[in-house]
Amino acid sequence: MRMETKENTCKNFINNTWVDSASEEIIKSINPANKEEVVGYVQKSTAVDLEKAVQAAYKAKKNWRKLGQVERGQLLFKVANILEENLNDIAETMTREMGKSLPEAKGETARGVAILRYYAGEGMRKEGDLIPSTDQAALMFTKRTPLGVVGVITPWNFPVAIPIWKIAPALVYGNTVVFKPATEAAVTAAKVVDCFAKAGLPEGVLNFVTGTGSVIGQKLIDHPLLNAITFTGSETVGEGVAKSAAARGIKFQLEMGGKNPVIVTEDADLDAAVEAVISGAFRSTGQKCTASSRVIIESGVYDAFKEKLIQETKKITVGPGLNEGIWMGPCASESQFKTVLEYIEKGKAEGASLIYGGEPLTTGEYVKGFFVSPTIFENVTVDMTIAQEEIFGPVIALFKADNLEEAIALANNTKYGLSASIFTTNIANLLEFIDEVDAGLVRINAESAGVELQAPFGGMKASSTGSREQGEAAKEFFTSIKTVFIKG
Ligand SMILES: NC(=O)C1=CN([C@@H]2O[C@H](COP(=O)(O)OP(=O)(O)OC[C@H]3O[C@@H](n4cnc5c(N)ncnc54)[C@H](OP(=O)(O)O)[C@@H]3O)[C@@H](O)[C@H]2O)C=CC1
Ligand SMILES: O=C(O)CCC(=O)C(=O)O
Repeated sequence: MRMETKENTCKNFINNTWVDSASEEIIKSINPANKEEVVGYVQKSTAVDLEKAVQAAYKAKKNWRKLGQVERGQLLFKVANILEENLNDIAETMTREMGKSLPEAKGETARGVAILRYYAGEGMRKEGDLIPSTDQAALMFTKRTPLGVVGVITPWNFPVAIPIWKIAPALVYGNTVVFKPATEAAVTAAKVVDCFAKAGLPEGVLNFVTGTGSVIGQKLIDHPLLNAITFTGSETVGEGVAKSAAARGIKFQLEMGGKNPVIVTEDADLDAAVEAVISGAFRSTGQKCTASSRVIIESGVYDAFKEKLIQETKKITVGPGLNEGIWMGPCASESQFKTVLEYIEKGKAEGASLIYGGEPLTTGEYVKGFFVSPTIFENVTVDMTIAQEEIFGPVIALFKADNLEEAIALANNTKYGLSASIFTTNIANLLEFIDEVDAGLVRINAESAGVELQAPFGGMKASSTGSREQGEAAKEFFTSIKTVFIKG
């Protein structure tokens, strides 16, 4: 593939050409399961590179809009087919670059294919509505129109699905894109961009620039030719995106953290609840904004649930995600590994009881990687750091509640409101939960993570700002409405 050079450096993609950065600096992308293995090199691009990418997107926007939604959809079908043909290679690169197990990486890439097909299908759907006018001689309708140049900034935890669920709707609704991936997962992201490149998009429609968040990310957000920005990542960076976008009056969409609760009531199916908590908390090594991180259990079943949870957690196989039979890979990077260990230490220091795991795995097959065991705390109080801050690691806190009201109050006791789940067989309980919980994703007898692509995705409170992503909701963000009135 053209992005490979003798040094395995991924290039920028500007105006349909893979190009070198103006800088000669590169960043190593290493395998978090084996820090001695270099997966690829990522260019530390400069303001000059970014400028070329934005100018290319700006120049392309009129013709891309004029091409029409149907044609744009057809191009996305081609991208989907190319991604599907390259699924194994891309999934393997993802596992090597950010650590998630190969089956999960394959699942995510297949999800990318499905998202592309969903938005390709949008190409054939309506672009507006006919509205009755009070004037018998007039025709009044709405017409969706693209925003123009959209900036896409993505994190490393879903290096295929998140870029695609932002880029595909942006393109089908007629916008051109400048995409800045997370440096940690830029080699995988470049392979996704290559699928778009091979599908034959017109010049300048999708541009890809690697580099640091503080230079390329910030300059992209601040660029005067940008019409909108969609971002997923940390709250700190998200706040900066919001300020800059609001100051210039451009549209912005932020998906940030979560501290997602799971409530287990006395009448719940405990086996199903344990399975969902393990999957929701520990898959992808807990590195999902929808990961379960607080489990609130009614007192009557607390001990039984805890015992089952520990028993099942013991069965988790930790190791390099490419190895057969591995269920949980390493943390995605050394800094993420250190952060998780710091949170575990804080939990202990603030008085929570560590009842399972809590250690870095540093011997034998783990010696070269950033592995940590799945970790469970109990006796956690709401004022503790591990009860309030997003850890983004395989760590859960157990809480006891006397009744559903107390459980929901505990669930709502954070600044976040992304996903929340309940395990119950009682209809009154689940109806109460749906109404009272502060969360954008409300899950009944299902894990907190693993959303469906055709439904709106996003949270309340500090988790999200702007309109929802995915499904039909994406249209709200990526288009603007013209109300047309024609008098005969
Ligand atoms: N909601 C979610 O899905 C995610 C949440 N997080 C949370 O954030 C924490 C830190 O993760 P991290 O990867 O550092 O997240 P960041 O928010 O730093 O990174 C997300 C994206 O923003 C870019 N970026 C960084 N700084 C700026 C800036 N000043 N202006 C514009 N873009 C910028 C990054 O680039 P670069 O990679 O080059 O730094 C990356 O592409 C995690 O521990 C987790 O709690 C992280 C990832 C996803
Ligand atoms: O739960 C999911 O599948 C999506 C999670 C997500 O979007 C994220 O962690 O950023």
